[in-house]
Amino acid sequence: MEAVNQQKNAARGIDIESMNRGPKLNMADEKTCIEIKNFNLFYGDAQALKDINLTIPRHRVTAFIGPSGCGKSTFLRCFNRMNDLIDNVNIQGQLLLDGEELNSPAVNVSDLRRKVGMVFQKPNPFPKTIYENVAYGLRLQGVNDRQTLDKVVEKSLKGAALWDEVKDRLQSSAMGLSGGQQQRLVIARAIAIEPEVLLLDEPASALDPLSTLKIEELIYELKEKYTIVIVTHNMQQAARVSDYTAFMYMGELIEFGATDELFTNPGKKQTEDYITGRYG
Ligand SMILES: Nc1ncnc2c1ncn2[C@@H]1O[C@H](COP(=O)(O)OP(=O)(O)OP(=O)(O)O)[C@@H](O)[C@H]1O
Repeated sequence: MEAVNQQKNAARGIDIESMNRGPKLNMADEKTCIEIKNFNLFYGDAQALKDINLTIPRHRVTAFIGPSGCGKSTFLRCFNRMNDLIDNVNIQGQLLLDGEELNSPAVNVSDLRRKVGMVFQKPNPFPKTIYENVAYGLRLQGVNDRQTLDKVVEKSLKGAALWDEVKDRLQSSAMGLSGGQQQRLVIARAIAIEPEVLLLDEPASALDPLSTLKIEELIYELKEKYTIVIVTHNMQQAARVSDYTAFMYMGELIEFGATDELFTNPGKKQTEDYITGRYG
């Protein structure tokens, strides 16, 4: 079965060898960042997430994959309560961040979104300078000391692998950057306020192959400091960047496991059918 899947994956351009990036991962050895228990979400009468139980490990990259409409983005948006902005959403169950229910009325949503940053498919820099884009979150917190801001801007741009490309034009408009640079700028803006978790919703799908590669390399580096959850349509990307993968189908979590294992030896037929391209 494993050999057959490897052949099928090779045919789809998923290079299993390149996924063997270190010792085998095991959830039993991981520290928990987010715990999801018996979680359901409804848009009006339509149920978009069905009884999901999942643990997102700390300082790892977890990918959500599955066919269009299966609930990946809906699920991701739960982790910083972006669904609060949508009318008619009802939820049941538990979502614990560091052991605390993140939907509790006691939680300040702005604080939560500082802790759990989000990057979207389409780069969305503000129409400001490169410098002010990165300084934005700190300024919101009332930090205006130039030296502090300079330090954070440099550190964040370095962290987002953009510093060398923009260090001589920090006062230029962010709108003049390429799409790939804008996306790394948005990541720099997100990490400037030192979140704990970074949510990435198809962060590279609007980018060219070279920019995509840079974002993928960046994701791999960022997990040293952050817990990363990424939604992607691109299975090669999930295979390349993630440590763990959750396969979703029609609102259900079908299978979750170490990425290498899930791609080489899926436990469920639905997962196998999806990763070998039989649907989706
Ligand atoms: N704001 C909304 N109001 C009502 N239904 C919605 C809303 N957003 C998403 N849905 C529905 O919820 C289900 C899950 O959608 P979601 O966008 O989370 O899926 P997805 O897996 O991220 O899809 P894609 O890969 O196409 O982005 C779909 O049936 C979708 O139509």
